[in-house]
Amino acid sequence: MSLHAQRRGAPSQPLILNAFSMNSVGHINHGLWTHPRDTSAQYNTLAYWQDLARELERGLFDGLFLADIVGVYDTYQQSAEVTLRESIQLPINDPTLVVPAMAAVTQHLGFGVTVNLSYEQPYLLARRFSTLDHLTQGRIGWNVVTGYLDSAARAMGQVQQLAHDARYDRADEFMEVVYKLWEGSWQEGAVVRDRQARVFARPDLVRPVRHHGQYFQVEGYHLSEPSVQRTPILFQAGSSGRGLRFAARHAECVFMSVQDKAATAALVRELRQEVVRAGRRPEDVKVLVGLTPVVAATERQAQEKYQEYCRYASAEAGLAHIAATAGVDFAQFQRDTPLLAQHKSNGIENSIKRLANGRENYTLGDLLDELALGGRYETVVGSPAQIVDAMQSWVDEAGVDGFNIARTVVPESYTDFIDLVVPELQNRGLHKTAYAQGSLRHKLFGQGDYLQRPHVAARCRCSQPLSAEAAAAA
Ligand SMILES: Cc1cc2nc3c(=O)[nH]c(=O)nc-3n(C[C@H](O)[C@H](O)[C@H](O)COP(=O)(O)O)c2cc1C
Repeated sequence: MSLHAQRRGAPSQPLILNAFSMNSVGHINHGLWTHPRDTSAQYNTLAYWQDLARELERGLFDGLFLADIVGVYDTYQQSAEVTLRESIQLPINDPTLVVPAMAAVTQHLGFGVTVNLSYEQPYLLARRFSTLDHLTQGRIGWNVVTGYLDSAARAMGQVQQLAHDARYDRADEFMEVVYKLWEGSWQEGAVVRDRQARVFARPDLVRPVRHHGQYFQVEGYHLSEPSVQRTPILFQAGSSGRGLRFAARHAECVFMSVQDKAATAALVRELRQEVVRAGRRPEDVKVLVGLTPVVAATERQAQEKYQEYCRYASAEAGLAHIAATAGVDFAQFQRDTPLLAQHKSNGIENSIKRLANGRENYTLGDLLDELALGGRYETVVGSPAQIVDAMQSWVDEAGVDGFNIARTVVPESYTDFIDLVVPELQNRGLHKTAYAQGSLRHKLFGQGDYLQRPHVAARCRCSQPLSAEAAAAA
């Protein structure tokens, strides 16, 4: 029986629940920063992030998933004008830097932070994540992305990005290097902190990494001592064929963005097949989808709230965002222009196909109508029971393991979710009633703090001490 079929017939088990946000004013549902109760313009203060983290922990969220973007959305009207006016993920601050502030006021909440590795060096990024894992005591995750904006490449001194699949080839090698650093440089027991013997770390248990590959040359010790999880829990969000192969090799949680449950189910099946091909078990990877709930005590009140939110939303900003992800300037089209005939770009493969979702005559007008709330993650409007019914149907029909809950009006959309939806989820056995102990990885998978074999990272862990000669030579 497939895992999906097993899940369908299985008794309820807790879902993975992340809040989905970004270190910026606008994220997915654009325009809502103009709502009088929205506080997202305070994204550049510690209080904003600390209040959010406390609130999410009150709702027993597994984590806060922070998206990020390097580069700007300048495809629409071939300029950044709408992006700047509407604050479409610009300005944007570094997502890793707000994590320690949130960790300081919480005990259990995890943090999935997006870092685009195309403009990073593995040696330094490995240290940054180790530092975050230390400071959060094992609550850090990395959403590994390769980027899709030429504006980022130009800002980093390149003419354009690497081609789509080459970005993933470089990313594969990047991961190999960071695994060697996190898992292979400092052996278990290397840090003894023995004041009497004047030994902080045993030289025979620490070794430099030597990597000579196509994209990276690295010789050196990992700068950080081993942290709780060593390798942060790995998220990934690419969905092309090459992206799925990358996810199957590395990811522990995959974030998908497909509107339709049947299409998601097919993608989940494809991913799990790739996971098996990569020598792992299908259940080694959890799948998350984005969802935008608008909830109130009754369906009628929820509809009123939705209508009120829509008055502040910006469909044009949503379109400018999608234009950059798809690599197509939608401003050149009329409402009745069919979108499927547009050229394949070097951005996110298949994105227009995903928008069309099987509709041959899908037009720009259709897309604009779907952007009523400024964004395109499935919007569910209703009472707590209706929201949970919708979530349950994603689990049953698409075989997903959890959700990234997108924000609308901040923080009230999270507060509403926690006050109204969380109790309903708990009543149905779909949400925990207390946090488990341990690292983020242990909380999500229940198999300890470290990545386990057959994951490729676990194979980089070393167990043999260096010989005296090798230690001296190192
Ligand atoms: C649901 C979802 C979320 C994503 N979030 C980010 C993000 O925060 N930052 C980013 O640079 N790319 C993000 N991406 C882009 C992917 O990581 C990837 O670079 C892009 O989808 C191109 O790869 P693909 O053709 O394999 O899909 C996201 C993609 C999806 C589907």
